[in-house]
Amino acid sequence: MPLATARVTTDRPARYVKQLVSHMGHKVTATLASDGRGTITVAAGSCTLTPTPDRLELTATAVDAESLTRVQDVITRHLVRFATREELSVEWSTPIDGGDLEPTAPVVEDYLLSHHTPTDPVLGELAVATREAAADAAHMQISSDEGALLTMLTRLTGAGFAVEVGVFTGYSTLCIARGLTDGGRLLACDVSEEWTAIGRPYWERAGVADRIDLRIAPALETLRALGPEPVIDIAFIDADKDNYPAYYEEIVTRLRPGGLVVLDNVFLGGRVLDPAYQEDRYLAMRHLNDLIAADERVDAVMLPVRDGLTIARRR
Ligand SMILES: C[S@@+](CC[C@H](N)C(=O)[O-])C[C@H]1O[C@@H](n2cnc3c(N)ncnc32)[C@H](O)[C@@H]1O
Repeated sequence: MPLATARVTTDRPARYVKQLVSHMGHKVTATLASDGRGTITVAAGSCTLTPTPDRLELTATAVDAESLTRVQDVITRHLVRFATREELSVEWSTPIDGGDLEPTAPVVEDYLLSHHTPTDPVLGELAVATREAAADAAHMQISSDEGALLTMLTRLTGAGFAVEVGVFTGYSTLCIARGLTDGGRLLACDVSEEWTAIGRPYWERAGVADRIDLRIAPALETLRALGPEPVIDIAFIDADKDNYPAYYEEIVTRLRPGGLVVLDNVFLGGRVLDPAYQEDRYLAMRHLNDLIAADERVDAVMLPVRDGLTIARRR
């Protein structure tokens, strides 16, 4: 489904959303959420209107390019009409399909991959072993630049206790375990004996196996069995997407002040931007991305690393 976005500079964004929803609600479906966000659905498609402190952000989507133009036109016309005290400029982006988004061009990816500290041989061999043993699933493994970032973040936080949700064959596990302080522990959660067994020999060879406490069980059970105290220094979430909001909640309440929670795949291949994708995983990720951005317990930043990486630091 094509979608287009626009940023409208104004100091009255929330007011325009209310006006549009109220006016257009007489003829079409228009809703106002508790956070001030509006959604207007016309025959041709729909548009979400998000007020921010200094602008109004619009995302329009429709079944085809022609319908998208109609949605853009109707929203633009109404906005301009309601702006009696200022001249609004509504410039729409070129339409794209949410499923086709590429956060980084391949050439940039190659350049990034060749400019982090060289990966050590054990990690490289684990990547090869993963491709051989789990060819169809090997894409689940994080990339070497993400691995380097995880080790760095673990070191920067001086982490003595880390949590990982989604081990697979243990590449990210190894990267986090390496960054822990001496005597540090990593609680590593996964449901697969088979995949995690591939990683164990590499953890041994890297000399970090004694730091890793692997729990084969649904991660929510493992997290909920932790006490309520804020003991986590760093956590990495990279498992089943529908459960991301629940993982985030269980972890954020147990993060020590200054601790980090890192979430992978927050773009979901770009589909998280495209309201056409309505399956549970997209709804869960969209909801969580909005929630984290507004969560007063953390400071958060979303980075275009691979499939999108959010880092949230507990205040
Ligand atoms: C994307 S992979 C993790 C990749 C890993 N971080 C790496 O770098 O190789 C997702 C993992 O989550 C695990 N998983 C899926 N559902 C889970 C659940 N409910 N609890 C724990 N782990 C789960 C899968 O078994 C899979 O190994």
